[in-house]
Amino acid sequence: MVLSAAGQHLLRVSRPGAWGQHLLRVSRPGAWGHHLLRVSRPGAWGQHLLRGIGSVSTTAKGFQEKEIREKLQAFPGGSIDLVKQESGIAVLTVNNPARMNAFSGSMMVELEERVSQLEEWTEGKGLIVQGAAGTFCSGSDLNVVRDISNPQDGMKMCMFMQNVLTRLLRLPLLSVALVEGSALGGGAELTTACDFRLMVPGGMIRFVHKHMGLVPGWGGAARLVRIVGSQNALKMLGGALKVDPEMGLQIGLADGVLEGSLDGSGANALLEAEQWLGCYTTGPASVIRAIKNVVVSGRELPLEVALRTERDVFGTVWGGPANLQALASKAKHK
Ligand SMILES: CCC(=O)SCCNC(=O)CCNC(=O)[C@H](O)C(C)(C)COP(=O)(O)OP(=O)(O)OC[C@H]1O[C@@H](n2cnc3c(N)ncnc32)[C@H](O)[C@@H]1OP(=O)(O)O
Repeated sequence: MVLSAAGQHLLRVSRPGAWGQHLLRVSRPGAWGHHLLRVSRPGAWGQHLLRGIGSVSTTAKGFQEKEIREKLQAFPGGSIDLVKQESGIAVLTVNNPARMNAFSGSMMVELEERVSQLEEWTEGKGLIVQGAAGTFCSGSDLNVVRDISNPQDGMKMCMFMQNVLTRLLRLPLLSVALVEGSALGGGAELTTACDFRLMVPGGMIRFVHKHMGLVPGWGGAARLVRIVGSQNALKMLGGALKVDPEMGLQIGLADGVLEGSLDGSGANALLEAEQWLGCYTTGPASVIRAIKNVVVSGRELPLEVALRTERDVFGTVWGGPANLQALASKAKHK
């Protein structure tokens, strides 16, 4: 795969240790300008991003990814279930209730497979990520964590999950994390890999990493800063704060609070989340997916590249069936 200059730049900074060097490099006067100039083929990176990134790390692909997968498969348990619905909204369920939906190694691999399936789902418009049996996800399975506590294995798992969650967030689907019960550690990180978070009363998002002698490694800190700002992120990580629905709304982590289960089955919360999401996914898939794509490029790419990508995406809907139908119906927007 040939990457544009911007793509190569992003991949380069994703190598452990390279970011520090990058910071030093861009801190020289004019270096950032050079970077912008190096982004000489903006369309290529934008297209690459919109096609769905295979990997955010140079070394998480190829035989090394195979090695990581094999390692993770050695820790079985639970499942990641995917239901694609006629409505264009899919439901992804983290399913390991005996361990409060903690991620076993095989579940990490399954998550990658489900994300691949969603990348191929061209009719899709929305995605709800939930936990089974009334709770969201308690992060990594601590039994796995203990068994791979050496730095090499930890780094491999971290790269694998960073890659998967980055691809999850970049899907051309409007995604919602439905937080019922607790989202702890990696579970909290998973909520930030969705576009929106809906919380049920009694629900909690908590980055407990500090209490585990860790920091987030699945990309959760980088995404959290973009969602709530660095001040709030510092408080959440530094204090391992319990973010309940009220605080979630206050700091912009939660996008809504649902009524929740009537019978403890989680069915009502899911219905409510589908209704909430339906407000944003009503319409043709081509348009909804284009909306997500322009927002992803605006969020992730340098302005010049994002503008070029926006033009490319615009070209996919201009004069398209939905556009022509709207023109023919002389739609008024009162
Ligand atoms: C990426 C970095 C990470 O994610 S590090 C992992 C961060 N997560 C944690 O440390 C969660 C630790 N667990 C807890 O704090 C509690 O179990 C929570 C989730 C609050 C639930 O408490 P409570 O309702 O009292 O249930 P419980 O403790 O009896 O748990 C039920 C069974 O589930 C298990 N469980 C829970 N979390 C995990 C986990 N992350 N990994 C493995 N097992 C987990 C508990 O051990 C318990 O199992 P058992 O019934 O004792 O066999």
